[in-house]
Amino acid sequence: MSDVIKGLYEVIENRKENPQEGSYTCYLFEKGTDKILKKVGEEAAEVIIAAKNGEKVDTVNEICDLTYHVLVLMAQEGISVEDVSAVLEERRKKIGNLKKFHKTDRNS
Ligand SMILES: N=c1c2ncn([C@@H]3O[C@H](COP(=O)(O)OP(=O)(O)OP(=O)(O)O)[C@@H](O)[C@H]3O)c2ncn1[C@@H]1O[C@H](COP(=O)(O)O)[C@@H](O)[C@H]1O
Repeated sequence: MSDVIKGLYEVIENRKENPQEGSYTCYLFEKGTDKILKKVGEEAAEVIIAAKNGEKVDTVNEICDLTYHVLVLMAQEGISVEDVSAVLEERRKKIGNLKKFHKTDRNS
């Protein structure tokens, strides 16, 4: 999954640097941050509705729409995939260790 996300982010960054006619990504960059934020909000709401309806295929599709729009937001804000991965990895280690600690604590 991370390779797909990295690849998509690279396409998005490329669209930012090399505007192309008919590109939806370029259209979002042209409109600016408020438009991108609005789309992130809309897509998040659509994920909630699809999941609430228990529609797995629809939910997966909405998660893809949300992921794409979050990646556009990241590119707009100068946040790389590596910036996010580093924080997630840090949390995985920290929270993993914390859980180990609590388990030992409970058992002692
Ligand atoms: N993953 C996506 C992706 N997901 C969703 N969308 C677009 O997001 C839009 C969301 O639909 P909506 O109905 O909510 O919005 P809309 O009515 O089309 O437009 P708005 O005025 O509401 O913004 C659709 O136009 C989708 O095509 C995407 N557009 C592009 N990509 C990826 O980005 C790459 C580059 O795309 P272009 O920039 O279009 O060349 C593509 O190859 C894809 O890999």
